[in-house]
Amino acid sequence: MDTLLKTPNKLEFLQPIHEYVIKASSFSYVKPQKFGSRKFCENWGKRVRVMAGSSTLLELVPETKKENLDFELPMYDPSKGVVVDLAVVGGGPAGLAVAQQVSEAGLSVCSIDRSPKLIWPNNYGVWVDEFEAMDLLDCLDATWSGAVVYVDENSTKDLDRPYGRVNRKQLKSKMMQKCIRNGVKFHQAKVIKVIHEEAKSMLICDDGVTIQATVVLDATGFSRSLVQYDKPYNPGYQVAYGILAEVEEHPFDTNKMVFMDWRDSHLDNNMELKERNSKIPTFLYAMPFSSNRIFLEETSLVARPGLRMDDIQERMVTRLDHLGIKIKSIEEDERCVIPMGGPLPVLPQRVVGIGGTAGMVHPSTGYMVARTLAAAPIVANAIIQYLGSERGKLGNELSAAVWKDLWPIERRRQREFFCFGMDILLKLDLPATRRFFDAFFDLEPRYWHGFLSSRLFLPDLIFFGLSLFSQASNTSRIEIMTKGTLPLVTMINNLLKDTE
Ligand SMILES: CC(C)=CCC/C(C)=C/C=C/C(C)=C/C=C/C(C)=C/C=C/C=C(C)/C=C/C=C(C)/C=C/C=C(\C)CCC=C(C)C
Repeated sequence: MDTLLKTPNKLEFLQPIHEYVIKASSFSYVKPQKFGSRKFCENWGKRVRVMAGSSTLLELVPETKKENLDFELPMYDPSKGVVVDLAVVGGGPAGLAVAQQVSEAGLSVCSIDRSPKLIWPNNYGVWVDEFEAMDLLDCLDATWSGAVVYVDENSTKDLDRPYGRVNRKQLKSKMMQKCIRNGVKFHQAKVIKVIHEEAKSMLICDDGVTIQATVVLDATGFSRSLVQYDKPYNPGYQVAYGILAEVEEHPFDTNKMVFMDWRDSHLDNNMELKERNSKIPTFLYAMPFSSNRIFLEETSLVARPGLRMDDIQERMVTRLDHLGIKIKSIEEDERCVIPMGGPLPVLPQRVVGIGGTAGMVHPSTGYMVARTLAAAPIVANAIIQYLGSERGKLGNELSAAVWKDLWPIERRRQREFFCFGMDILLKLDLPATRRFFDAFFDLEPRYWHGFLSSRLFLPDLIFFGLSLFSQASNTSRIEIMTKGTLPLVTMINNLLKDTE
């Protein structure tokens, strides 16, 4: 481990994974890359410190394994100089889903990614109904009939909504196979520049190859390679550290996943840590696969700036110790930093976007996979329709039409409300967070399901807000009013400005 600590590895921006997940390999030197210029997260420029007490657990973390799909990929042939209908930059779920659907309609597609065969390495959870609606149940490798929220030591909420873990190998294989069958060509490189002409664009790759395309889709996640932003970037950050571990035992019911565990009695003997947790709380998220195999993730829901990874790890080690969870071995670990909220990209613009690059992370929860996969047909159908011979649009006109379909006014208003929610969450300490979620999970299922799955739009969101307010305790109402007044005014102003 000593060697590992002394040898800083490179931060891996694995946009294809989840598009909005940044995963660093164990004990890496987390160097701000593109985000650094935007003051991404100051703490991330420091070496991840292994603190006393956590070293035993962290010593079990294996070297990062990279698993590739065993596919023969049809590669793009630059010598032919053809102009493809669509070039998709980034091979995450969003990019592949659009590539698959556009190619299904007979259009030519080139998917450009630095590691096209790499299996997305993060653990993604989704509500089962979200994947069922997209006919993707076969891409879940574990499901729980419900979930539980520990509000504090004395109170829990049972959530009667099945939850599942995405089988990322299966999901990627399924999409890749369809892409291959539909004739998608792959190019393994990084796009460094795009030059636009009236009816086509040229993508210049770092291997010297130029790919010409009628439409360019940026699906590069948080690296936001091609899509332009014109407003200051000021998101909140969800930060999490997770391990998939074999344990001697754990105290959780294997029929339920642990959605949020806000208990803090594990910190009773460490007042400094308790104080820190009280100001900016973290919770445990856990997927118990069996009595001795479990995924455990200590998570900061949202903070600005984001919490330090070593702080999160320290809280996790203390918690697991308190829960009597003894780790026998760790299969994999993950570090996630997810920017939440912040401005939308310039709308419209020539390059089309989807996923993290297009502002599609849920600003109040950090979730995105299900929402992005559900949006892929909207982008794909728009491209198919507007490129189609009858309605033939090209260049800026075509891109503007696709952006309009991706971010119609109702979705922009919905996102504004979610950002309002995030602004409140940013201001809540642990006791206030507990009171807030106590009320949130007492809402009628259609409200909290709809809110978390981006299914509520503005009129319903107003009823949702009022309902949450009426459900909340008096203390929580005062907190919502005091912490929420300014964000509410900001939201109303933004809604009034955005009328088109
Ligand atoms: C990605 C990966 C791989 C990883 C990551 C990590 C993790 C594990 C994560 C997890 C996460 C989670 C679990 C999350 C969750 C979340 C949630 C639940 C959230 C929720 C939220 C909510 C909210 C924000 C709400 C809001 C509300 C409001 C704002 C309201 C208000 C009201 C008022 C003011 C009253 C009046 C009325 C009106 C306005 C109408």
